[in-house]
Amino acid sequence: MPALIEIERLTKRFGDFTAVDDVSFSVDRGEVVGFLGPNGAGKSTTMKMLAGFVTPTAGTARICGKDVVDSPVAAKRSLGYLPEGAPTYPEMTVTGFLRFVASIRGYRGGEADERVEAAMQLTQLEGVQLQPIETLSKGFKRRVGLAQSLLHDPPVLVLDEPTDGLDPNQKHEVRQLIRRMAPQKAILISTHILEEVEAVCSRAIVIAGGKVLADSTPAGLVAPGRSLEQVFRDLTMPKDAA
Ligand SMILES: Nc1ncnc2c1ncn2[C@@H]1O[C@H](COP(=O)(O)OP(=O)(O)OP(=O)(O)O)[C@@H](O)[C@H]1O
Repeated sequence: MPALIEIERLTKRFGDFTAVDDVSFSVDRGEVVGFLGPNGAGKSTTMKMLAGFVTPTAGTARICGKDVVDSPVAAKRSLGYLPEGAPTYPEMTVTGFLRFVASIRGYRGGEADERVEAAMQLTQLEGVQLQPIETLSKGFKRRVGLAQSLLHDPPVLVLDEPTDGLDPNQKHEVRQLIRRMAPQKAILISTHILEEVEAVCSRAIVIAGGKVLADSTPAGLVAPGRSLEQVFRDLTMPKDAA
């Protein structure tokens, strides 16, 4: 059985600049993989290639065995993607936006209603469902983004900084939600919060300058007597700056 996410030698160049450099890894069902790296490391670009928003310069990415370039619709069917920032269509209400997403995903009538309700319940959006997205706080906008990624209950989730902008209680809720969903899904989350990796991830991949520097369990990354933060700094800081 192939892994639900398979990335092989994935590369993205913007002109002369290589943002993602020969990256390979896979994520199996039941795994929550933390994608860690300093600003500009190439995390979002890798995730955008997985989600079909950026075309790779070289290499391949497959979601549930479907190549994201050759079979984009089939790959997207199995994928929930939370992009960085706020959802588009800011003038739509929360319900209006999620109904729109449900219709794009092919749901109609009562089934669409059920999907929207379930997604709002999972992300605790019921209280703001009739509010235009542009009037929501940053944390609530983030939860609308999360709701659209979960709506079709996909086997693969790619979440770009899912807890960014959330208050501590909401961070806790979202981490619990990720942990609850983990056994059924392959989940890749990018984060700058190292405690989040220790709290929810079964594996961590450290990337800097577009290259994978480490791929291990959080415990495996932490050398005796050194915190994950120290290990992260050792791996990602230029040697003359350390
Ligand atoms: N469309 C683009 N054109 C040119 N350069 C780009 C483009 N998109 C991303 N980059 C560059 O690629 C590099 C990797 O960016 P990316 O957004 O993937 O990093 P990141 O690891 O997600 O960073 P952050 O933690 O700050 O979100 C950066 O130097 C960025 O400026």
